[in-house]
Amino acid sequence: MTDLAATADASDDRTVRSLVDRWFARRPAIALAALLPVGAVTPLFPVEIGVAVFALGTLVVGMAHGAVDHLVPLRAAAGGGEGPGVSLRRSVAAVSVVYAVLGGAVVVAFFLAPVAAFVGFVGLTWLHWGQGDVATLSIAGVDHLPTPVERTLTLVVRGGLPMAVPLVSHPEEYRLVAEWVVGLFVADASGTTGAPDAVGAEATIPTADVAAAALDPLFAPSTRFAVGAVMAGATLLSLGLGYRRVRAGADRRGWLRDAGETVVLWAWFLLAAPVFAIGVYFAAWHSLRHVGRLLLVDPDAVSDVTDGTGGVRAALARFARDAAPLTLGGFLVVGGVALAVPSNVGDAGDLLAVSLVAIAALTLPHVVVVAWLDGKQGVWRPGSFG
Ligand SMILES: CC1=C(/C=C/C(C)=C/C=C/C(C)=C/C=O)C(C)(C)CCC1
Ligand SMILES: [Fe+2]
Repeated sequence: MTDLAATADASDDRTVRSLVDRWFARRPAIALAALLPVGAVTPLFPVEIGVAVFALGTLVVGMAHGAVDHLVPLRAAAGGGEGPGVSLRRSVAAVSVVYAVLGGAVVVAFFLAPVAAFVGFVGLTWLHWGQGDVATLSIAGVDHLPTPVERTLTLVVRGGLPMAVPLVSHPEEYRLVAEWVVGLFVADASGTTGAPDAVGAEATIPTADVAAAALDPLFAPSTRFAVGAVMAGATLLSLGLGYRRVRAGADRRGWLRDAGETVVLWAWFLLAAPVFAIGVYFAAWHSLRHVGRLLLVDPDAVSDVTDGTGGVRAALARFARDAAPLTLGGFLVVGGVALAVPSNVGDAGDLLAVSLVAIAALTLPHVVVVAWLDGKQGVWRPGSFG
């Protein structure tokens, strides 16, 4: 390739990245900021509203964002220009094995030790959602995070916002969800659900009681205070270090964007009711960003996006077609979990709990695929992004 062609290629690449960044990350972040007043009143609503929003978000984009994982090795290997290509068959086979083994292990873990599995799932989500935002900042080409240590700190902050801040701001609802999930796996002798309908209700069921008590340390004021302090400290450190980079010549706009997003997410998770807040975030933040990232490794989608009017819509339609079969597969996993758990699945809380366990089973293998993509794209390679 001539130098001129290479330069033109690089500038095309930057244009398409910036378009995708605008539609899948920056505009949704502005929309979330605009939604803050709505978020602020959600603690006044019944939790079922949050469950409905979570279910809708999962139905519309949440499940789909991982449903093209089987094509990721194929596309990333082809687009990366490094190493040998990967055939469709190998791509699908490798990802299916990873999903079957790791997803199965997660379900078994919930049966054997529901409290530990729940805590592990929150930790995994922390890692995964933080990993997702670091990848988005890399697509945006920010250059105030040149080292893996700074990126790790960003991961801790960004993943902790949805997972840790609600524990500090709205512990009752957080605990309710934890008990719903754990309660799925502790049926009482009559076979009805052992899950408490509200914190402390149905205290006559000993097994559910024991399970609920195991969650106590997580909600102790000292734990919540420590979690809040770690999150505040990590945020200040991360943004402070970034600012130092700006003083040393890094792009100020990239840092301002990072800081702005962090502030919006802090406000969102401090104010909004946890289930509602996480439902909106999962769909409109994490999933959309990941879909945008995947469009960039699909050459057909890239030419859709650069085609101008309706380009992003066409790329999304293409994504929806690719994702449709395994989105349905994901919902079958939800159904499978509902049938497998020992308790009856009767109300909105049980529906959320079953969905979360199914999502947990799908998330562990999804994280492996995304980590592979991160490696392939050099998201953690030292040096400036972009
Ligand atoms: C809803 C909810 C919770 C957990 C949500 C989780 C853990 C969701 C994970 C989703 C994933 C991993 C999606 C894939 O990318 C908490 C924090 C327990 C309590 C508050 C309400
Ligand atoms: Fe994801």
